[in-house]
Amino acid sequence: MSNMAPLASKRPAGADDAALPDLRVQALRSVHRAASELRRGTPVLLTGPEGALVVAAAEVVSARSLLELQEVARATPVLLLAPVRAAAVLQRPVPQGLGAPAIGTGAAEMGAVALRLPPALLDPAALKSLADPTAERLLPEQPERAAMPPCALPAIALAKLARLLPALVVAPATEAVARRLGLLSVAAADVLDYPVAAATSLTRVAEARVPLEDAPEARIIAFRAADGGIEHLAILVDSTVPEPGLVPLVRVHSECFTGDLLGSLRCDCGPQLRGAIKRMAADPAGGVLLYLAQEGRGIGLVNKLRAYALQDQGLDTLDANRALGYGADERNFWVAAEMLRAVGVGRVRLLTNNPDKIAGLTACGIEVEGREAHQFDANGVNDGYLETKARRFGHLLT
Ligand SMILES: Nc1nc2c(ncn2[C@@H]2O[C@H](COP(=O)(O)OP(=O)(O)OP(=O)(O)O)[C@@H](O)[C@H]2O)c(=O)[nH]1
Ligand SMILES: [Zn+2]
Repeated sequence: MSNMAPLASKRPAGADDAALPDLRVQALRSVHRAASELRRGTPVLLTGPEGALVVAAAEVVSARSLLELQEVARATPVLLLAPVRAAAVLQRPVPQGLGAPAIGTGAAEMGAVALRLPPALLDPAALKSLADPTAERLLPEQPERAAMPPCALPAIALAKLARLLPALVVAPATEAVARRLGLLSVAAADVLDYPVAAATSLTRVAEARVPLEDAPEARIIAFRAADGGIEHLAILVDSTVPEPGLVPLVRVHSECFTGDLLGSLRCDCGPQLRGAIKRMAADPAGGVLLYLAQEGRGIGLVNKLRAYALQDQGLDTLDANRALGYGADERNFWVAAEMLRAVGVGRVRLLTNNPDKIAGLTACGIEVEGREAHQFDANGVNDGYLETKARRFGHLLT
């Protein structure tokens, strides 16, 4: 499984689709299709060197799809969960290293645990309850651990790409039966390569002048990946960016429907978004705001709402993500780096308090010449959220 392959075959964003090797486009499409199938509750087949695994998402699988999955299965299905969710279901302490204060993403947050699924638990309502910490605990039987099947990590990764809870009913599968039933098949390696492969396939698809209240010269450029996923946007706050010899201000902003559009007080995204535009418009070097379709630090809006429900029960923003089975931060900064390169920006002054963004962009080949703090006062509701970002994500305070 090569995470490095997309780097070796990296190409500048902006080239046309025809320039992409067909195999890479096919891989992206098959992952995107598989994620859509999972969202519909349909089983899909994951293939890897250790064998094939039929998988269905626990939060949406129907009784009919479970029967289909069992027809393809060569053994009794098991439930795959992320370690923190598995610990909660098993009512055991969180595995070492996963509950401790820790920064950002990382290997400690990877992993999967398999649980036995006796007949009473192989049922849509019980599976939803096993998958979702915000759902009522409706378990006719206490689950126990089972042996790990092949392709467990790619299965969890595929559920995350589908923005579903990383909880899957899985079983080793017979490929011929899966083909006969018309189940979609996807290579495990393509799932693991997907985030970088999608980012490096970005193409500029539309561009327009959009005068903003705080930035009358702004232009918006839309980028689309070859998988057909949601577009990411680059907002050039000043039409002269990049001005030769000057290093522009750059803000990497992840979509926040609640904060950006509705003015939610739970976070600081709205003030950060508008504040960044204002600040860039006043800067002699201008600025680029990247608006990434990576809602909820990459877990999606639905899971962010679930995380908010858990925060109302006392968890902080980081532990709420983990309770759902996600990492603290699931974003991919390749997208940002590719868009910056496409608009001719290789060196930036980054508007952020988050050290992971600096490290992430640098690792993707962008020179971060300086960091400028981008902090707004707490509003009486988001105080705990801001405090957690400083204490547990290592956010810089000045
Ligand atoms: N999962 C989750 N995401 C959240 C929560 N609150 C806000 N977000 C998301 O966090 C993202 C905003 O993060 P950023 O503005 O990039 O902030 P940051 O990583 O703290 O870094 P800087 O603002 O650059 O210092 C958006 O996608 C929000 O939807 C939360 O409680 N849980
Ligand atoms: Zn927000």
